[in-house]
Amino acid sequence: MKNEGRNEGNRMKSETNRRGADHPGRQTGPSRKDTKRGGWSQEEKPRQRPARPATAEDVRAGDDIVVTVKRIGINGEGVGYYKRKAVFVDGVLPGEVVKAKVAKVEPGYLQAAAIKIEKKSPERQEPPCPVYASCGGCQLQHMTYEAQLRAKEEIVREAFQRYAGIDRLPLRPILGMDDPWGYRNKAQLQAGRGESGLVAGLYSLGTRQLVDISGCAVHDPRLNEAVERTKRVLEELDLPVYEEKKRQGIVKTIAVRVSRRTGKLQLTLVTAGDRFPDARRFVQAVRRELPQVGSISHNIHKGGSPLVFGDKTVHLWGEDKLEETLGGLRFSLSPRAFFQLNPEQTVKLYGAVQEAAALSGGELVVDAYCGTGTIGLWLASGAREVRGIELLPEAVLDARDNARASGIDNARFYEGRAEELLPEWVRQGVRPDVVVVDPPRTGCGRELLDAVLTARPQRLVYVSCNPATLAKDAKALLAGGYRLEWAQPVDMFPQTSHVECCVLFSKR
Ligand SMILES: C[S@@+](CC[C@H](N)C(=O)[O-])C[C@H]1O[C@@H](n2cnc3c(N)ncnc32)[C@H](O)[C@@H]1O
Repeated sequence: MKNEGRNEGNRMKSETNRRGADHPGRQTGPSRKDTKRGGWSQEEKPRQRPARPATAEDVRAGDDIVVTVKRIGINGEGVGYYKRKAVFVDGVLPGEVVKAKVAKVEPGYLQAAAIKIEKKSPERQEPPCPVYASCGGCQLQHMTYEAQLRAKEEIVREAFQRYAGIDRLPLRPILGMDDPWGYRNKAQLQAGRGESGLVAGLYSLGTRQLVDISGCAVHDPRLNEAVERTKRVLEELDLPVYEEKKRQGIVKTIAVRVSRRTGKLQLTLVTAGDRFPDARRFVQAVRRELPQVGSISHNIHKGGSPLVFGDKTVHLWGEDKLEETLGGLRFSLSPRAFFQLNPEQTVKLYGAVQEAAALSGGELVVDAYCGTGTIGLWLASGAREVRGIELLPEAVLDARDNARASGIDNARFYEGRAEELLPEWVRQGVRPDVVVVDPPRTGCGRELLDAVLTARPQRLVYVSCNPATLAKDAKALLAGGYRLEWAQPVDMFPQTSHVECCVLFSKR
């Protein structure tokens, strides 16, 4: 899961709110009666509707339909068909027969809320998390883990079929976790006021309702403890949370990252403006409450952008970076810099990248969207030269430090937009042998794909957290003379509908 800049209120950037029906019986759309509060007048009284619409075209919002769920969609919703029209229903599983109320009628699909599950899947389980239904961070806790893994393979297959026209994707079995809980090394929680005091949590999808997730089961437990203690400090100092409606207050987000190597914590308090009157007392109190804290920063996020961090970070106390290791390499991480959230699975993902790159020692490798240089450095010992491209200035500095710390001298990191810098290099005659791309959820820019097609590297290794944009980009690469050799899904985010993939394209 990517895009560290995303608003963690919608933790994995689910495109739509389809969580409304996690509880069968909860209705997402207004019924016909609701839309006409005063009742129907004689003239406008609607025709008596049949109990079940006879064709898909007859369906209206408020109708009840029965759907057999075929698969899990990209946002974790169940997908079935009513008279051949796709129906999306939240909180239901493949194989289930569901009575659902239609909430939305669109030309290509229906959205419906489950009322009753008439036939239950044996893969249904009680979601372990008490706030699963309202939080929005996870989408698949109601499925057994084995079923989640199968569903994710299916999501990838479906995306390639739909967006790239590939019916027989060479898909490898997904790499899952032995223990799919407590894996996240970073918590980014919005601060708000609840009835019982300060709340740190996520916005329930599609709403401005903050759900406290202090005991989140996918967080490393040390993060939950750190967030609780930070909340205590904020209460003690009476630091007001930022209220968007009134444009008042200070604290927007609590962000904590934990190093698996040292156990140290990197705490960043995101505030709405430059003003942070109690910064010194905050530092003192945090150090008292959280002996494991290694670094404390203050990030300033003005305006209403959905990104978690603003452009300016002020280092308040301790080390300015968090030290981490991955597969024997050392990494220093600035508060805003992207670092994979699930280190155990990252090692498997990078293993797949390494296999795909198939380096023999003489290659020039471009690592586009390189973050703190992790993939490029992972590959550097097998290559002649690595060139990384990254947008975020401090991540580029981190990448350079990381190369130094790991004794790697054949990797250079450049600040810029991959879709501008790679085409420029290609115009200058640079011809990489292997290009690795690991873009945000939006996928690669067209200019970058065109530059790849001009430079024609032997292999393109595409790492992606969004099968839809991956498949769309794959279509352009296939049309441009590349062959898709294999796709390796990796479950970086158990309990959510997100799936990471490493795909190897080779020059035809
Ligand atoms: C998904 S992360 C991948 C980072 C790295 N490969 C890793 O595994 O940790 C995507 C990275 O692309 C960067 N980024 C976003 N848009 C970019 C662009 N247009 N050009 C270059 N880098 C970009 C982000 O800052 C982020 O560090």
